[in-house]
Amino acid sequence: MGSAARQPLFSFGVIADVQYADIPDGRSFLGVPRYYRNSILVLQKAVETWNQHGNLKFVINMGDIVDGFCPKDQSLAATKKIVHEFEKFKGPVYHMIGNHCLYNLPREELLPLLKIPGRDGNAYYDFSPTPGYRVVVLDGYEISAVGWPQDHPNTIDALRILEEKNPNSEKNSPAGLEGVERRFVKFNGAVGEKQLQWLDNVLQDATKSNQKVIVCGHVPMSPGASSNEALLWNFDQVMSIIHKYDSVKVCLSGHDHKGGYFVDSHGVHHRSLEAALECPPGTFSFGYIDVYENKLSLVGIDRMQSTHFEN
Ligand SMILES: Nc1ccn([C@@H]2O[C@H](COP(=O)(O)OP(=O)(O)OC[C@H](O)CO)[C@@H](O)[C@H]2O)c(=O)n1
Repeated sequence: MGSAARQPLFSFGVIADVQYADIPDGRSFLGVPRYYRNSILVLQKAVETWNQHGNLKFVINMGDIVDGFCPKDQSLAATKKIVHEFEKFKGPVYHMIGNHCLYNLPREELLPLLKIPGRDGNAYYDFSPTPGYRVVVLDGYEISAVGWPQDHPNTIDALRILEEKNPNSEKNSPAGLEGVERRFVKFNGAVGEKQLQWLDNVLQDATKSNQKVIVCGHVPMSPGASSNEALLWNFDQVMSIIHKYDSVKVCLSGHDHKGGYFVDSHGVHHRSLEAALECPPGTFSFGYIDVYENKLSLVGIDRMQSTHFEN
């Protein structure tokens, strides 16, 4: 193979779960250290590295830019501060909504702040960075007990699902649930019916146009690449749509901070990315993905594991 053939078709930057807050270091519910102030330094290093690379078509942030512990009177300023850091990247930046975004601000404020290009107020969207590729961004909190007004039909649906599937009075707790049933906790959510139909249409169109597809969402869609507690409630419905087509090559997510990788029975690669928030000072977690004709390659920096997705 000549050196020209080894050039990627395009490359793009990735980062997940910055979860910035101007508060002292803490720990997750399970005791994993979280470095709320340091995470902005991880993002700054990422933007500097992406700009130095000089040939990244875009950057995609997997959600949760500000942590739920951010004092509520600082939510707006903290979100703007992180968005501003992302905007130092010399190219387009695509965001998606995570549960921690929704703990801080309502959707009607988040969508314009994050410049989410969904139609009709939706937080799901797709774009084509190059003719042969389509990137799909899902909103895994469309059906969610956080982020909508209490009387919104999506809140009511989410509360009904939680009531049915999770017997705990604290709905963030998976205690007593077994296996993948542990995903029915309040910090996860689901893709709604209309969004499922939209996904099906996008994949049908991509297939007709001979495009390969990268699906992104904050919440992981494969138990092989994630803790059971961090899975999308209806990952099975989403995956049965994805598996109808041969076009989806990789599913990328955040949310499950330790990271994970799995190739499913249909050959779709699932990669949940290691969180920026959990980087001790002086360490980093971000990367970029080189997209080739027949493979994608995640070049991970420091705590983000490099991964080769061969098709
Ligand atoms: N076993 C658990 C885990 C969490 N909680 C409570 O749920 C809220 C959200 O948890 P948090 O860890 O902050 O959510 P992240 O989005 O950062 O991470 C996702 C998962 O940890 C993935 O595994 C918070 O109030 C926790 O205290 C809980 O009650 N029980």
